[in-house]
Amino acid sequence: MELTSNHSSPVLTDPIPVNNSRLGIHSNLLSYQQSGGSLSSGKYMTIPRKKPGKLEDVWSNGWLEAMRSSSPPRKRLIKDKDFTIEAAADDFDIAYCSWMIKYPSALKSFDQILKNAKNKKVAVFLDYDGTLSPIVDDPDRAFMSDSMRSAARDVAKYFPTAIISGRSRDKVYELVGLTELYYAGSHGMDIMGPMSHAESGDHPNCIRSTDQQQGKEVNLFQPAREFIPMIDEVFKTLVENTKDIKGANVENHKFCTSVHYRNVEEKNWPTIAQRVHDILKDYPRLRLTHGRKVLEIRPVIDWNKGKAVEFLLESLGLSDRDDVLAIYIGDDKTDEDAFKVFRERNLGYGILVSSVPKESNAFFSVRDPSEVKKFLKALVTWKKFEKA
Ligand SMILES: O=P(O)(O)OC[C@H]1O[C@H](O[C@H]2O[C@H](CO)[C@@H](O)[C@H](O)[C@H]2O)[C@H](O)[C@@H](O)[C@@H]1O
Repeated sequence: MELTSNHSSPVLTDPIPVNNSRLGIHSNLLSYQQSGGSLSSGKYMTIPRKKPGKLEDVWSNGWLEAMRSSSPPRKRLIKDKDFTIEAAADDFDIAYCSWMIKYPSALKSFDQILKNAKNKKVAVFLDYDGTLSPIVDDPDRAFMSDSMRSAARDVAKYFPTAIISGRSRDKVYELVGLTELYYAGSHGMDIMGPMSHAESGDHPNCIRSTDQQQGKEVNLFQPAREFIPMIDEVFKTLVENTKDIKGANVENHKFCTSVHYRNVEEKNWPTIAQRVHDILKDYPRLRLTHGRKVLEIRPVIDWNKGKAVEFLLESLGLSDRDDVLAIYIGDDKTDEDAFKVFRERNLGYGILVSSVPKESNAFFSVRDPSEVKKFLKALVTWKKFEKA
């Protein structure tokens, strides 16, 4: 990719641009700032090897509880002092059905969605893992099926469509392989969007760039560029400090890094949590979020998937319009940031992918990626029919 930057320092250091205040970015990026941290601390490339903290740290800060509740099992367990049994499928189904009163099936509510989409421009935002591809043990093998790819391609033919993933943008593009879509990687901290519409393109954190694969001019928005060396350093430290924990897997997403514990024996979860906790103590400008059996370390900037959706809508010229209905489909805690923005700004519909009941800011639900595919196909069929 060829980069032609019109701004030398894309994040944190520039004055607040008056004409970009609508997006609520740039100045707001600082709002998570904590004291004591400095990007120019000169500590890059050292691997802190400190005395480990006490395990009580990760108990008291709630990390372990969050780790245990992430990606809950399909079946509920009933515990007694003498035995543990799986709840009957019927019980589970009753719980799921009553949960669906609050989060109705997007497939069953399709007519209602269409009614509100009539005469509106529809934009589609999709998460990757757990939404377009099923959750699997090895993150490198989370492939989407050909039929899902073709459904996503068809959707992108009729509606502006973007994938917003926690993975690096390059990685998610490699997995999806469709040039028809826009991509936001690293939980929205690395957006490749369209050049076209005004304000977002002039933003100081935007770099005009030529996408070699698609051969077109694009806008590259990377609000956490200055954190790249820090993330790389933390990634290396995490790899080093978790290499003796069987099953631990660390991924570098350029603007954030992930520590997977899906394949780590549960008795070692406190150890992995404590190691991550100890490293983070040295980086007050990084914070931790929880995903599905994954600890995610990211900059403290005020940027997330919700802000990424707002940015993309603005770039597409679809912001603050009554004739636009956006749809966001995702399965994870990080997708809740987008669902929340959808609710607060009345942007359209958030659809949660979940086969177990869980609290969400989404409006609707689907059970799994196969239902996501049905929903995408239904959207395309509706549009084709409407056009005919
Ligand atoms: O925002 P997403 O596209 O949903 O990415 C979130 C994380 O997804 C990946 O991890 C998850 O999926 C893996 C493959 O199914 C699974 O093994 C893991 O347990 C899940 O957490 C990805 O590897 C992470 O880096 C992303 O942050």
